[in-house]
Amino acid sequence: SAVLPIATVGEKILAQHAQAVTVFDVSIQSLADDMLTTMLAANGVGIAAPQVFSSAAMFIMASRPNPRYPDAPNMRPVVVINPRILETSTQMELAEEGCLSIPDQRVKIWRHAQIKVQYHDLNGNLISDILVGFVARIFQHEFDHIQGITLLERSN
Ligand SMILES: O=C(O)C[C@@H](Cc1ccccc1)C(=O)SCC(=O)c1ccccc1
Ligand SMILES: [Zn+2]
Repeated sequence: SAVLPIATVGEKILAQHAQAVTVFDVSIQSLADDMLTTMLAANGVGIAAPQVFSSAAMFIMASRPNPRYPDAPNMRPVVVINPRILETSTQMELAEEGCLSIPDQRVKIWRHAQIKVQYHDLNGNLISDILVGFVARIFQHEFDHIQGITLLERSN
């Protein structure tokens, strides 16, 4: 597994819509492995394929407690492929987010408190889940990356 270069703001790939994954083969598995290695090296709690210059609709979420979110759950990294947000709560929460592609910036962002999501895992199985709190926040942040949206387009 390799630490890949991370695209920073201004790179056009960050503003592009990622492409759906249709073949769940070894190349997708090795990309996921490199994304995980890269995320861990950058001390992130998530990373999306466009951030490592790949236009695949895929990201990793890996919540862990941290100074900003001390009650965040400690979770094993989850590989999310072809993500969909099926339902969103009306209730919103405001919190600070960082972005590996926008170094040294913290932006307060409104996010849905709860979301119903659907995605494929690395084996191509369809997963449905309801996410709340910090994990829901990470999913929405990474989902934005798949749509070509960063914190800079969301900050208010
Ligand atoms: O740029 C990314 O997608 C990774 C990003 C994920 C994220 C952080 C905070 C809220 C939502 C999504 C990061 O991991 S930023 C850097 C970081 O290590 C961090 C930032 C805030 C809290 C915990 C970690
Ligand atoms: Zn980001």
